[in-house]
This record gives sequence, structure tokens and C-alpha cells, in this order.
Amino acid sequence: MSIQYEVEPLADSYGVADSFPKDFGYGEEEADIEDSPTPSDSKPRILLMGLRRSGKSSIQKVVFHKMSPNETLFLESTNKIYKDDISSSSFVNFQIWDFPGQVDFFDPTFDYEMIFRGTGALIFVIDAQDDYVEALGRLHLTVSRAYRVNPEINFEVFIHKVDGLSDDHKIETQRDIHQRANDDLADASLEKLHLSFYLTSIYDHSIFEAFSKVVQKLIPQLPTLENLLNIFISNSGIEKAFLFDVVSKIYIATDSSPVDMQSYELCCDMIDVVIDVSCIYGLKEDGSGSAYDKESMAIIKLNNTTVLYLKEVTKFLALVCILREESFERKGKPSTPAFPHYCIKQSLNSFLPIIVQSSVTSLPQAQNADRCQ
Ligand SMILES: Nc1nc2c(ncn2[C@@H]2O[C@H](COP(=O)(O)OP(=O)(O)OP(=O)(O)O)[C@@H](O)[C@H]2O)c(=O)[nH]1
Repeated sequence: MSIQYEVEPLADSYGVADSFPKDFGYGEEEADIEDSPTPSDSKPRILLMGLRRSGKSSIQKVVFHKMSPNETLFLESTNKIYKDDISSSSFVNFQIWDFPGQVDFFDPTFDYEMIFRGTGALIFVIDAQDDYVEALGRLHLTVSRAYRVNPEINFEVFIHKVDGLSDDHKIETQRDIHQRANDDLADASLEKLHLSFYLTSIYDHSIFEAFSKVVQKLIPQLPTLENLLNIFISNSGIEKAFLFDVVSKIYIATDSSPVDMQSYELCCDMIDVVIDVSCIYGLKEDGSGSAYDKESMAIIKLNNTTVLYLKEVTKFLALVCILREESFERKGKPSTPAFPHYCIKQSLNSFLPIIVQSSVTSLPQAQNADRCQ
């Protein structure tokens, strides 16, 4: 089989973002990599591989192109490698390559050495609703080849379509796939090859969360960002803070307290609400302007004493925080352990420039950030 490379037609695929700046959405047109290697080919690459119909294209479309999960039912089978450039974000700067299910490593036109050499992460998608024996064989073949070419690749296994499985069945499936995949690696003396497993579905936020973790491993400044967010929340009475890539709703970093799915979902929903409201009411009469800009800021009080706080950080990043109403309302006294609204603002003003700065360079002096007193 001859492998071809094709450019993703992206121009109008980012539905919600019609009003975003033109360069806000993801995906520039890419030249055929065989004909003319572009500078962007040196960007970290994330490969989506797996058997036919396992859900690779659906994942890419739902996470990066705002396709609704139901629409993926009509996706046609991929028969070429699609390169999707996610570099229009100042922070998330990588390409996603969606492979057809039937890639043949023995095909001389498939230069897998070149492909794996420039790869940051390889995501192997397994359909958990199907018999996965064949997929496990393919997983082993793929990761062992890739590892021999480039042992630095992060190997990520998405146990996908788990929306159709009961909770017990999910855990059992994950345990079984984990066990068998690692047994196969041990038999091939590849114990050093580490596989990370995620339970995913496009019908809930699990796919965004899994992708967030994959992307975070490719961000060298992650420890600095986490450190900054830790300092930020400890100085402002905030319970949880996420730094989000607004278009994809991937979180780039969070403080080191555990992430619970519900908090993450709340923050994702807040981004959707803010962008939707902004698209409807925030643009000029002639439709010009941007749904997300320097002025973007929102506070949503929920009926369970939780407050959500969103603030623009850069053109592509937003800080989204969760805090208790009492922390938010309390009138500030320097000695109180929790801090009021103006103090959050003050903390934000102190920390945002540093967070912005650390998106381009590592910041060893994070501790010097002003404390909110
Ligand atoms: N239930 C469920 N179905 C899914 C999920 N993700 C994808 N699908 C469905 O799986 C089918 C195949 O999805 P594709 O994205 O085309 O699969 P693919 O791996 O790209 O397939 P090829 O292009 O043939 O390699 C579609 O009908 C999707 O709607 C999921 O999380 N849950």
C-alpha cells in the first residue's frame, strides 16, 4: 500500500470560533512532507495510531476541531496520513498526525524511521468495545519499532469508547490490557519501554483530560508552571487553578492538588459558556472583533457556594479557578487565611505576567512573585 500525506481542510472546521481572530483556530495548511520538508516538521509530533475504526479521527476532530461526538458517526475511514498543525497557539506547539488504520510497516514507501525520529508522543487507540486481541498485537509491533528508532517517545495507550462499558468492566478491561501489553514487552525484553494507559471516550471529558496529560509531558516548563500555580492558590484562597488552552480545552498545567474530573468538567463548561456568550454579545455590530481577548474575564457563582473565575492570560491561554464563595466574598483583613475578590485580582495581576513569561522561558525565580498581603 502506498502511504500518502494529505493536508487537513481546516479553514472552517472550528465552528465555535468563527469570531475568533483568524489565527486563533488550529491548523495551517502544510506542504506534503515528502516533497518539501517545512520548518514545522521539526515541531514535536503526536501520532495517532491504532486499528481501523478504533476512533483516531474522531478524537482529533472532537478535541481540536470542536466536532460534536455524534457527528463522528459520519466520518469516513482515513486512507492517508493527515497532518494537523496545532501551532497557531503560542503555547501548544505541535502537530498531530492521524494515521490510517492499515499502516504497513513493511511498505517501503512508509518511512517510519523518519516519522518516529521526530515524534514526541505516540498515542495508540484501542477500541474497548471490540475484541482487542488484534489491537494488542498491533500495539506491540508499533511501539517496539518506534522505541528502537526513538526511545524518547512517550507511549500513550487510549483504551477508547469506554462509554459503552460499566464501571467494573472498564477497570477489568484496563487491567487486562495493561497486563497483556506489558507481558508482551517483557517477552521481547523491552521492560524499559513504558506505556501509560487512559480510559477515554469522546462522549465525555475523559478524552480532553487524557490529551491534556499527553500534551503536558511535552511541555518542558511544566514544573515551573505548576510551581507558580501552587504559589498562586496558596496566596489567594483558591482551591484549584487550571491553565487552559482555550480552543482545545486541554489544560496545560494545574496546581499539584489532585484533579477531580468534576472540577475539570466545570472549568471546561465555563470556557464554553464564556466563549458562547462572548460570541453572541461581545462582538461589534458588524460581527468584527474577537470572542476572546485581553478583556476576557468572567465570574460565575454556582448554587452550591462554588465560584468559578476565568481570566485571559495570553491570546490562547486562560486561567480558570475554582474557589468557595466565602473566600471570594470575605472582606480582606491581612490576617485572614482566605482572601477576598480584590485580593484574587491582586494575585492575578502579580502572577499572570509571570505565567505568561514562563510560557516562553523557564522561570527559576518563581518564589519571588509578590505575595498578596
Ligand atoms: N461509542 C463511541 N464511539 C466512538 C468513540 N470514538 C469514536 N467512535 C466511533 O467510532 C467510529 C470510527 O471512528 P473513526 O474516528 O472514523 O475511526 P478511525 O480510527 O479514524 O478509523 P480509520 O480512519 O478507518 O482508521 C465512528 O463511528 C465514531 O463515531 C467513542 O468514544 N465512543
